[in-house]
Amino acid sequence: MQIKVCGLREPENILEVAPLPVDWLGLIFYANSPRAVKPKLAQWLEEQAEALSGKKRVGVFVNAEIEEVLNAVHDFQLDLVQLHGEESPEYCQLIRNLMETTSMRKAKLMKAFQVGDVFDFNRVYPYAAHCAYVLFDTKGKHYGGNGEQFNWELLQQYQGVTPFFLSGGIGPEDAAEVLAFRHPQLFGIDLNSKFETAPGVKGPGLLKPFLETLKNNTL
Ligand SMILES: O=C(O)c1ccccc1NCC(=O)[C@H](O)[C@H](O)COP(=O)(O)O
Repeated sequence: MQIKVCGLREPENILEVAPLPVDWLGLIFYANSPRAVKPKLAQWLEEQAEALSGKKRVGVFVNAEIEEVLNAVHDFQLDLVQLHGEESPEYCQLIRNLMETTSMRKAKLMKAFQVGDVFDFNRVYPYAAHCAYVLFDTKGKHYGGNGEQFNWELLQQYQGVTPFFLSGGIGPEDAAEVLAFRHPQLFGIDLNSKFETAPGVKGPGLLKPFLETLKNNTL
């Protein structure tokens, strides 16, 4: 199972999280988030290439201008662009075409969906042609980072072919619940605010036992 830790912001904290069995490091490019990265982090990341090797980088955007996304992909050497607002399939298609037809750095796309008490999974399928992954998060007051779970059983209605990350309020006490969850397209989980000791700062002491339990119980 793939593990994404989202909302990393502080250099020292990134160096604490990177040695853990985490596959994806999430950086937030949304100014209204308490987890938003600062532009100067790009230079620091470049200097840490060795320490961070093997870790894929995800950039999280909310209804951003396409130019902003493309610049961040280049500057922060992103592998995946997570679109967490109301971005349309056409928006995704445009970004993908730009990446494929020019010499700019190529990143895959992931569309995030906010799931409430009910959810129409037909909304997801038009993105399949452009997005490598989808992410199911909880509908809440904020675009993301609400720290609340939705009813994961709703995902049994998802019949798409695009693999997904399970997200939204997963916390240190939820390893057993994650392990019990089954879906043919489950690709990974996304961890964020419940593993924080301060906004944008993840606690290695919270992550380690959780990741250990997952590792020891995953086939
Ligand atoms: O985390 C944020 O502050 C955030 C703000 C705006 C858009 C997206 C954001 N986070 C994106 C993520 O992928 C989070 O991990 C996801 O929303 C789950 O967060 P949480 O409920 O805190 O586990």
